[in-house]
Amino acid sequence: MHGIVVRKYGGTSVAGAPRLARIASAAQRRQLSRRKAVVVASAMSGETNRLVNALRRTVREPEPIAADAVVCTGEQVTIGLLSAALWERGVSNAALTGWQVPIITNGDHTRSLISSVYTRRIYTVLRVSAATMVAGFQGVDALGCSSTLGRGGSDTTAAALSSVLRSPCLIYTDVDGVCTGDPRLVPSARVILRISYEEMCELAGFGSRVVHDRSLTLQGRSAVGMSVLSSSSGTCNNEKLRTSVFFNLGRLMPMDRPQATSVSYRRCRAYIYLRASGGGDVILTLSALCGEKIELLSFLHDGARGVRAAMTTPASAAPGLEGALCNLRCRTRLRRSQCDAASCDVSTVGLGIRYAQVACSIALPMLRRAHAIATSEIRISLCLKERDLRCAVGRMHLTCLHGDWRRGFADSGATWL
Ligand SMILES: Nc1ncnc2c1ncn2[C@@H]1O[C@H](COP(=O)(O)OP(=O)(O)O)[C@@H](O)[C@H]1O
Ligand SMILES: N[C@@H](CC(=O)OP(=O)(O)O)C(=O)O
Repeated sequence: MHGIVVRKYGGTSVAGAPRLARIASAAQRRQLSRRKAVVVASAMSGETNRLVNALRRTVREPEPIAADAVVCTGEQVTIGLLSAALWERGVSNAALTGWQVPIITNGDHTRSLISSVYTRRIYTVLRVSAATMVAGFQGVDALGCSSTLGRGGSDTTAAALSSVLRSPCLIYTDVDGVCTGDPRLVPSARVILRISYEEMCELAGFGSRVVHDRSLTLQGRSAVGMSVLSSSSGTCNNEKLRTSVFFNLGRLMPMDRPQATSVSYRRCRAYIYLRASGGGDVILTLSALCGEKIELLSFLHDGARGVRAAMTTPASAAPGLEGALCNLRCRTRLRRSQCDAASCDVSTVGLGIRYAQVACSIALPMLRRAHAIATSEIRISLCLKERDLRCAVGRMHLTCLHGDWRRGFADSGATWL
């Protein structure tokens, strides 16, 4: 069989008949290249939310297994329509849902993990036709029930298929590629042509929606190439402008030159600070009490003075957290606590930017407004009040635009204190 390529179309790219027709026409043109396609499609933009709302109007607390039976239908409609549009243009294909492939999950409904993917049916279809449509965001559990992979899960389907078929993965979306910042918030954002896998993971984990973070974990296992490109320019056969994710870009970088690549942000975060004279079990207790994923920003054990910890969590967990803090105050020696539910975080990602000098230069103009600053090997994050988000993204983006953190800092002017 000729080479296979996995093409994933997101919700905005398949929203409405004209967009589906554009994708089908592009598939018709590509038939000449004789490369077979596995097309993964999401539900049309807004459709999954509509299904979730319909469910909530019907029952107060839907059983996850039943919820999945409802929310997985959006993708089925898209692949059916896309399949019809391709047939109309003479492109032979078959449309498969998650259970038909099958994509086997661990059955943790509404947020399932993929355990295995059977490829035989995909190969059978591709032997006799040009494309296989696969419904994104879904698989099947051991009982044969549909189970979904969590919001944004179509990227995960595409990455899993790319990984098992050992074929490149193209993520088509509504922007020209991964940019130096979210184009919706930063009009001057530019497309990054080459990004390292590690930077992409960090961006996805810290708010950039353009590629879902779980899909990157899967892609990392097989190290098969991934690109992000626009579904509208792509369908005009102009696929030159795109972001390619490289697995060894670090080796191509000049030694010892920190490089700011992109800025990402997460809204609706809660910032928590606490001081206690007890031990580190305060955080574990807190985490267990509120049942939400807590990200630890810093944890200091200050000898006899006890512990000081700063954390963030989704704002939806804030009410539960405040209750948990009250509870802790009674049970442990909690001296001080603060919970700001109107917070956000803004991160600059780039190879080599963790060192203190660079970190300070990027974060300094915003220091006084920040709750906390946290760094990883390739990221500097500021936790701020939600109202400061736009300004912080703009400031940090200047650094990314120039690539070089020194120049970005000089241009930003440290006047925001
Ligand atoms: N660094 C970034 N580069 C490009 N897009 C970004 C970035 N950060 C956030 N985004 C946002 O991600 C959106 C694409 O993600 P999403 O809406 O989930 O797409 P899809 O519907 O194709 O899955 C873009 O419209 C853009 O607003
Ligand atoms: N339809 C699902 C899955 C998905 O991945 O959508 P998108 O590709 O548009 O982010 C959702 O809304 O979560």
